[in-house]
Amino acid sequence: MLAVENVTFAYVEGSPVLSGIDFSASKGEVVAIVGRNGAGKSTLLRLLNGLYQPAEGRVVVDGLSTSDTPVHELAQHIGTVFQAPEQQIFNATIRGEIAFGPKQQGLSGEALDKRIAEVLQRIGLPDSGDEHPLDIDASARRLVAVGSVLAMQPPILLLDEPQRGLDKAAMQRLETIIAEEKARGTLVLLVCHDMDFVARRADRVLALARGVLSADKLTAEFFTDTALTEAAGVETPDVLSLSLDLGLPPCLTPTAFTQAYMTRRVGGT
Ligand SMILES: Nc1ncnc2c1ncn2[C@@H]1O[C@H](COP(=O)(O)OP(=O)(O)OP(=O)(O)O)[C@@H](O)[C@H]1O
Repeated sequence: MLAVENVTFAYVEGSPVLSGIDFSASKGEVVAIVGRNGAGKSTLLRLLNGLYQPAEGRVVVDGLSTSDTPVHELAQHIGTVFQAPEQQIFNATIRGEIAFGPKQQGLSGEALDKRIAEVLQRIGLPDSGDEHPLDIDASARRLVAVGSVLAMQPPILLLDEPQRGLDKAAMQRLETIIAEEKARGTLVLLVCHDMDFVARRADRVLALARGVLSADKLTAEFFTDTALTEAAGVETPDVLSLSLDLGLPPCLTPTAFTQAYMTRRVGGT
């Protein structure tokens, strides 16, 4: 569904920001892209959605090479929620914001109304369609921006720091949305600095360090290998540290931790 083949990219000729990036990803995967500030994560997202073109190598999205497919056509296959996506909002109502993409796709009438209602429900604003996006709180506004991309039902979803600054309720909504997208077969790629979020939600981790892919691992394998987390400059998720400190099997989610802890208590150890 997504193939990145030996991609190199430079903003300034001779100083590559990314080199030899090579990976593929499939339907229904949730892939986190992690690494230090300036590692090239956002640049990689822009290579995936065709805003940037590789200097070398190739990116193939849903069967289409980004080098010979216009960005607006790629957008039907790969939806992007950029950092601070509330700045992308430009409609006077939440409904208008959500409707914009599907209308461009030719949806109208009842089908459009149904699509809007479904998205409003998923972002937790079922009765707020007529409100101005600036009249709701910042977390809800962020979810409106996510909803405006979801409304186009792209088979690949790119999320750049989607969790940043969300309150607890909005964070839970976002996590539910990611789980629902995974269940419906969407490939979700997310850039994220919150390792607890990555541990809870990602199936797989791609780490960038000094412009190269320093790891491409299942989430549990990545976080239990300190050489990999140190190379990427990321923290070990709290729940994993706690489980290891207590001598439990490595746990990536609070639910897994509770189960492991209770199993040990019942076992009397
Ligand atoms: N438009 C640009 N022109 C020149 N250099 C840039 C540009 N955008 C980013 N860079 C540089 O490219 C490198 C990678 O930046 P990028 O934003 O992709 O990193 P990142 O991993 O997303 O960082 P962060 O976690 O801070 O968002 C950095 O050294 C950055 O300064």
